[in-house]
Amino acid sequence: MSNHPDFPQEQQHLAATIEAMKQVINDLEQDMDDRVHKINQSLSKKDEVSAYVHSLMKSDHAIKVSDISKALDNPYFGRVDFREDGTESFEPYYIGRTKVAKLDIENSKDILVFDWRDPISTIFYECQDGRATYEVLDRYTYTGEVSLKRQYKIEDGCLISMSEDNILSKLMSRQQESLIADPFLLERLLTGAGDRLKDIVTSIRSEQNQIIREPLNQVTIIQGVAGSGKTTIGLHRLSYLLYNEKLKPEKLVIVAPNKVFLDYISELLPEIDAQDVRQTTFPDLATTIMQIEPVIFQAITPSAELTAVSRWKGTPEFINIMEAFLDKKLQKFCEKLTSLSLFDNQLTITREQQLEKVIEGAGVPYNERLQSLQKYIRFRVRNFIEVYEANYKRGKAHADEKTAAGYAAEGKDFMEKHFAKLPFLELLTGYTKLFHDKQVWRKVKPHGTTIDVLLSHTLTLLTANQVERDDLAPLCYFKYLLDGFSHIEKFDHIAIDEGQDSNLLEYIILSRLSRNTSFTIMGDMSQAIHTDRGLTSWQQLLKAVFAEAKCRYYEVNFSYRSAKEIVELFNKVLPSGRSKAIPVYEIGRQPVIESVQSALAGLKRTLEIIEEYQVLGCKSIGIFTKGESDSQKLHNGLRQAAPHLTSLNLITTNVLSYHGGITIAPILLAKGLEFDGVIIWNASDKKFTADFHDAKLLYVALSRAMYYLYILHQGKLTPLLT
Ligand SMILES: Nc1ncnc2c1ncn2[C@@H]1O[C@H](COP(=O)(O)OP(=O)(O)OP(=O)(O)O)[C@@H](O)[C@H]1O
Repeated sequence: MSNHPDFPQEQQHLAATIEAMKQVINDLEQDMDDRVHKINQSLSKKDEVSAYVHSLMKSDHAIKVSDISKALDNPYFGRVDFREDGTESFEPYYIGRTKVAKLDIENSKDILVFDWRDPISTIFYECQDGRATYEVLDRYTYTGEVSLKRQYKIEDGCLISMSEDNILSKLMSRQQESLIADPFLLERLLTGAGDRLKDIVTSIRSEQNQIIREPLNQVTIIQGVAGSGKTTIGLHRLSYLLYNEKLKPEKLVIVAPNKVFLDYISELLPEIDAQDVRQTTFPDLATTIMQIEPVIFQAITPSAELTAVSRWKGTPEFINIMEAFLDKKLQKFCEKLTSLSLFDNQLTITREQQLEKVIEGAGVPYNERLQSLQKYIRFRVRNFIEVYEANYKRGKAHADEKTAAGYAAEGKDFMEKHFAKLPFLELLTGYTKLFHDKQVWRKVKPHGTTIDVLLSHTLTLLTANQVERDDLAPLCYFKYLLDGFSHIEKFDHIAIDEGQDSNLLEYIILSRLSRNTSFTIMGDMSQAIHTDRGLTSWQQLLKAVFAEAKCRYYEVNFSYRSAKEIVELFNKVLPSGRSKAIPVYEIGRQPVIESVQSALAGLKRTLEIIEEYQVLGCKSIGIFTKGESDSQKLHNGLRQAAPHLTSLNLITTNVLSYHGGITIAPILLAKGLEFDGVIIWNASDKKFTADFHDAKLLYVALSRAMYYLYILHQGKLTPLLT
């Protein structure tokens, strides 16, 4: 809107800000030079503390110089005019990606641009009906009036356009027919998927801002429909916490469903200063915890019984079995303990003394108890030998050189043999023994399978040196019971994406790794498509794992990803009672459902649609099949039929990175991703029955599309879409 009456004034302000920023950079560089001098001076006076402080300031300034230099092309994206209640006039606050402040700050005017994560920036995102509030340090609350909220498009230091947005918040809060009238957001939503997830700092909505700014030490759950920005919000929240809580990035971790997904979010993290946050999948984290890397067995099509086995392994009930097994083992060991007599009966270590070492302390890991007994015996034996040797050296009666050497040898020999008999347990051996011990399992009644199946299936795998994916969480817990988690540093904050797909035991492990029960959990119960793993409800998680914790639950229903026409279709697939997505923009083109006579005809049609999508300007295209083998076949077919298609990428369980372009994937692995155009390879009634699990799968597949969607079907169309 370059014809806005304030445009020239805003142009001037931008030019003045850029000049002022250059001055700030100069001042900072000058100060850095002075600091070098001061560091040398302090060192020459042996004042290391001052030298250290100057060097810290110098490094801090260097970061600021780099950040402000990067921001020169585009210093801010928004402005909000705010008058605190009880004060006279409105003050303009400019909001950008980086804070720009003069070297010496005397008042708020010395802050030229506020960082989007600063407390005051909340009024830019949340001014509802002209009123706004922000909090500083969770203690001071400022409330007042907002007279103006402006957004800018700035490129290469020039103001391109600006707009005022004040009706949107009201629209959103009423949750009514909500096609958004925010030109900046619309432009942002219509720019397409591209290769990776993008940052949204210029267009964070009010409801999203609240979630991002929730306090650190609590469990924040974000339940949201497909495309509602859960992942995006969760990652921006990490950036917010890093900035405001001054956390070390390596003390924050993102736990994501797979490596492709981690690659997909990788571009967003540096944009929001979160690139050094740890990123992992649960299996990788489990490897670190277990300190071993077992071979994971993957069943191609597991039977219902084996799926039930996997499911049971993720339940807290398994903890009772592991604890009972180790308690029993320790009890048996204690029962067998006898007094030890050594060195011609001159040293006796009584049964009671040994017992005390084994049983003292609550919650001490199993192996540590045996270690403490071992340490005690070693101490007593060595002590005896040392005293005997000292006596002999002082010429005391009965102590002679030969016996001293004999006792030393006897002590060494005794300890070697005795310690080898202590029942220490190594992780995998112990886990195998657990499955051999039928007695501890006798009361277990796993749903959908039997104990015999559970034990024999697991033991067959263990004998072949394999475990299944759902053994990882129990193995981690077993490690915790055997050796504790002292080898792992606790996290200050844990963010879990696709949280509905983690089981309770995985959450219990993660909670043991959290310093302060500080979690952000993003997920959608309607996208719980793993049959062998996952939660049945958030309440179940809160009750079983976080009953003692402070929790905050949010539900977000605006779908920012898909156009209205697509949202309306995927809303139909889920049974009533599930939250429906509310669209925020439309493009005027309906999804197409098309019958194809055969796989060959489907292949031909797919190629035509790819071409059509490319003409429409799609940068990313997703083609989804129900299972992995169909994806593989389709990939081969397309490669043979169209060797000219260079950017054709197949995602399978073993693929580690995301390449964009044209992606073929089984639905399970396409979760979390988005594409300008999507083709569903075969939505026939045979592939997708009316069953709830199939409905969720189809929901995930359809909701990957931003603008264009084709649904092909060979044979009759799935009842979910009729
Ligand atoms: N405030 C916003 N401004 C602009 N784009 C937004 C906003 N919020 C979300 N989006 C966009 O919406 C899309 C979906 O976001 P995201 O992938 O985070 O959703 P999700 O809820 O995790 O999706 P799903 O569960 O379906 O995988 C992304 O393209 C994201 O950039």
